[in-house]
Amino acid sequence: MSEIFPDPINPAEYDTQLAEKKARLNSLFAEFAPPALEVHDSAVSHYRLRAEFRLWHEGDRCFYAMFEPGNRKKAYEVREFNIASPLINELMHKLLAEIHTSELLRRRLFQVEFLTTLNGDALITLIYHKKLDDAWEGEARELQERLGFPIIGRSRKQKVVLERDYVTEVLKVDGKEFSYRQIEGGFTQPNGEVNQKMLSWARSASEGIGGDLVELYCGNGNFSVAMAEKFDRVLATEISKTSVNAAQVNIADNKIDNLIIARLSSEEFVQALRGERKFTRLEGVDLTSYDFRTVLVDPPRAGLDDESVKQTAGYDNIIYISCNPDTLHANLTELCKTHDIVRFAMFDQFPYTHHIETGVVLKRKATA
Ligand SMILES: C[S@@+](CC[C@H](N)C(=O)[O-])C[C@H]1O[C@@H](n2cnc3c(N)ncnc32)[C@H](O)[C@@H]1O
Repeated sequence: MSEIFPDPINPAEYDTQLAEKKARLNSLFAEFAPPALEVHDSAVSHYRLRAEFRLWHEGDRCFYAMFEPGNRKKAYEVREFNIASPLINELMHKLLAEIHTSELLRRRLFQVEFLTTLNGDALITLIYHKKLDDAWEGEARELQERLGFPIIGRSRKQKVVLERDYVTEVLKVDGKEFSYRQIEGGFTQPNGEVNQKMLSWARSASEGIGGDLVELYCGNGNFSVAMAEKFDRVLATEISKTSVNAAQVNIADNKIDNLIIARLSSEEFVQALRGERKFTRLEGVDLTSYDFRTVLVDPPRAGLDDESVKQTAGYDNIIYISCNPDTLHANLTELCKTHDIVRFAMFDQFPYTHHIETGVVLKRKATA
């Protein structure tokens, strides 16, 4: 018999945990003398827009499973997942009931992923240890019809897209709406409501600067799409092809005409900006014509590499979004030699975990 997965949510603890995160950031960054921390909280439940589960089989019965950290043998049964969106919870139940009625859909299914949006779109990915044939596709199409949301089947070297491989999110920021294609497997901010707060904050940090914005690690254009109207022109780069493809759709769908997004790693982009290398992926882009006054970086957990830190320090205004306070701290040790922190914010993207999303705005010191 499986044990039930303990509910990771305890709303009564939320405020205390938020205060602990706030204290941790204030203590870690005190040496940089930042201004007062702006705290952006999360909903206390149903805030996460994506979730993935192992599917555990016990005879003919199967269930969503999660594991104890470090122990892949002990599967807990997940019946409710209160950190995930209401739509994920609804689809979890419907899908499980459906696959119990179909041996073909259930057999060798080992993972299920849900991607949902604030505006009610969803995508379900079923991942198998078997080849997906026409018979599977027939039943999966009927299931898709009954669930009312697109299904993707995956297996080794196989990706069967029955309708589409993306969702379309609409984010509301400062009274405006921005549409975002989010492709299965591409990076997206997991907490949509908090993401809206981050975008609003980044827009407010851009007010009155003018000139052009350069962005590294732009994903599907999450920030650049919402910030483009605050600058004359924006040039952004990202390494993932999937995300860059989504970004091109997002530029078109939001009718933005001053934003270019190119597929380059941050290392390559730094070389291009310094004129050390030319890239066909930047053909037609005259880097010398830009008046970059602001840089926005939102790197992965590893933070900025040394060359990207040097490049970032070359701009008067820096907006740094970070999912890892420790690497942010290491990067600020360098950046604060030439810049002062003028805004300091915490976004609680990941309640009930120790993870903290931080935003910092830096301005070049008058003497630097
Ligand atoms: C934390 S995510 C931020 C994405 C985006 N700003 C957003 O809000 O959705 C970091 C992004 O950096 C990209 N990335 C990782 N390593 C990179 C590199 N070396 N050069 C450029 N982009 C990279 C990832 O693909 C991912 O999209």
